[in-house]
Amino acid sequence: MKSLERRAYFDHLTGLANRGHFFEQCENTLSKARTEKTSLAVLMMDVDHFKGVNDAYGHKTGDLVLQKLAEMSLSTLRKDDIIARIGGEEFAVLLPATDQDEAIRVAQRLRARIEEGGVLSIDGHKISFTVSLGVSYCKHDDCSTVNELLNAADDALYQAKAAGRNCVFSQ
Ligand SMILES: Nc1nc2c(ncn2[C@@H]2O[C@H](COP(=O)(O)OP(=O)(O)OP(=O)(O)O)[C@@H](O)[C@H]2O)c(=O)[nH]1
Repeated sequence: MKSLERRAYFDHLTGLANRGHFFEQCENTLSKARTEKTSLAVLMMDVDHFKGVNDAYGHKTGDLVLQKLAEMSLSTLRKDDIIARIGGEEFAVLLPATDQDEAIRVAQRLRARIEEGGVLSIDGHKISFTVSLGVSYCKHDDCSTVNELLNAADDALYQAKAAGRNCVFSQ
């Protein structure tokens, strides 16, 4: 793939899919879910108190946190799951053919893995980070739009933040 083409689909910092590419994948997966009568789920994941990391250690260190988070998430997810960086410190995961219980399990696994391994050692400082996650889910016959699915995951993420962070909420 040419570099211009890569930039159109992938986030330059983490190498994950970018927002546009993620939406496209969600649309395709939603159509497929309708045809094949399967369900799908979306996770929204956001770094907790990330502004504090930037303020205390600088933007470059914040970038290293995002890169480490991307690597850890990729190695925790299943091969058909699609993870994207959709905003500054916000990530989204598309889970094709996944029901609600399984989606919550995947989100809990991600949260626990990051709580356990989300540590960077920089200039003698140990920097730990955690994430909050929101889960939304729909069956082939009750999915309206991708936006609705993502908004529901966002609402659940908001609840996870309000509940104290480093946790998973489902819509
Ligand atoms: N290093 C770095 N920081 C970024 C990037 N994009 C956004 N940010 C920072 O991410 C931070 C987001 O802060 P907030 O939205 O206040 O959220 P938070 O501190 O993570 O708090 P909660 O989400 O409520 O737990 C801001 O400081 C942004 O400057 C980026 O690409 N690199």
